[in-house]
Amino acid sequence: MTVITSSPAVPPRSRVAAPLIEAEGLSVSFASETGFLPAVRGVDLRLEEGEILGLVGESGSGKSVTCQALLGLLPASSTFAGCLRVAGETLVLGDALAFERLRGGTISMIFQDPMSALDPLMTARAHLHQRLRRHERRGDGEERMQELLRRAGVSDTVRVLDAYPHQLSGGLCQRVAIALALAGEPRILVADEPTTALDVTVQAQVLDLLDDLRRARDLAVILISHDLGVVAEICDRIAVMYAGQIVETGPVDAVLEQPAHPYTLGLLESRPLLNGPRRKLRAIRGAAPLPNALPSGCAFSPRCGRSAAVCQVPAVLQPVRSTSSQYHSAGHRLARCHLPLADGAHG
Ligand SMILES: Nc1ncnc2c1ncn2[C@@H]1O[C@H](COP(=O)(O)OP(=O)(O)OP(=O)(O)O)[C@@H](O)[C@H]1O
Repeated sequence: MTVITSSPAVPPRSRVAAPLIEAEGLSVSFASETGFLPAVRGVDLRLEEGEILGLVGESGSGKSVTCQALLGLLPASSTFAGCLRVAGETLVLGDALAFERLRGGTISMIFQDPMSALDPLMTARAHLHQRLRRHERRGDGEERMQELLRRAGVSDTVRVLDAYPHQLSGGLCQRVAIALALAGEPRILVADEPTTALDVTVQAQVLDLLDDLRRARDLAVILISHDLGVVAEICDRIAVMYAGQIVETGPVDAVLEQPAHPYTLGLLESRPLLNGPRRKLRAIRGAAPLPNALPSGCAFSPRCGRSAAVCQVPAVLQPVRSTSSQYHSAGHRLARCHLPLADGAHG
């Protein structure tokens, strides 16, 4: 587990271009024997060029399904709704051809387990050759393959090009997967738990690499992670998901240092720290509701120590007012809570 430290502030960019991703009211349900079960419920997301957005929340909160919707990778058993613009193009969520055009080129993805993303019977060279052929405009020469591997932080490119996945460490496999994801010169990278399967030192190298790529190439990244330390380290903004909804979002330092939603505070209190005073871990009581048993009011209220009568009514995302001078200008903060925590709630 990584310790939360305040990340060195990325200098504010002058953002004039439209966001690379604008999603409004994304909703996804899956067919079941008892009807359609909501997995993602009215998610709004915005991602700017060169920005890293951390998507966090407990297992089953809808992080992966949200990203599958952004990539047009939802399974046939799903129904969906919402508005989505990616790199200025308005997409109809069911338009498979439009997403096919965008994937790999404008938007690309890396996954938790690099081994499963690579074919055990193909060398890194064969993987890159195949991927580059798909993006014809770039050619598939040796130099281009080596350049992609170098960009992904591989130094002995010749050896790695000729290696099969089982001949590479987990970290190198993830770097090959990143080189593949970069082959189409994407503007957006969706990284679903990209470091969970790696040991801690390699984790840090892969995170540094993502950070370098966004700085050097203005790559925008959505980083799905269970690790708030990782998110604090490299993300600019955070979106906390619970039961298919975003419950809190804003600049990462402001949200993690002064959470407004009791769920965000609960996540912070349930994580161990490596430094700082010893303290008793406080797990959030109970479990997240299943999609077929969502509470009628605020989805978190059955687990929330602050729950009151007003919480029997669904809460909407609303601006968080901070009286702390440090966060006066911390950008747009929203929380979905009738009784948000006052300033000074520290994780
Ligand atoms: N193909 C599917 N068919 C039916 N239900 C699904 C499918 N994929 C996801 N779900 C359900 O959608 C909900 C959200 O799942 P999702 O994978 O997005 O959660 P998550 O936050 O990414 O969790 P984790 O951190 O464990 O990956 C869960 O209730 C899950 O069971």
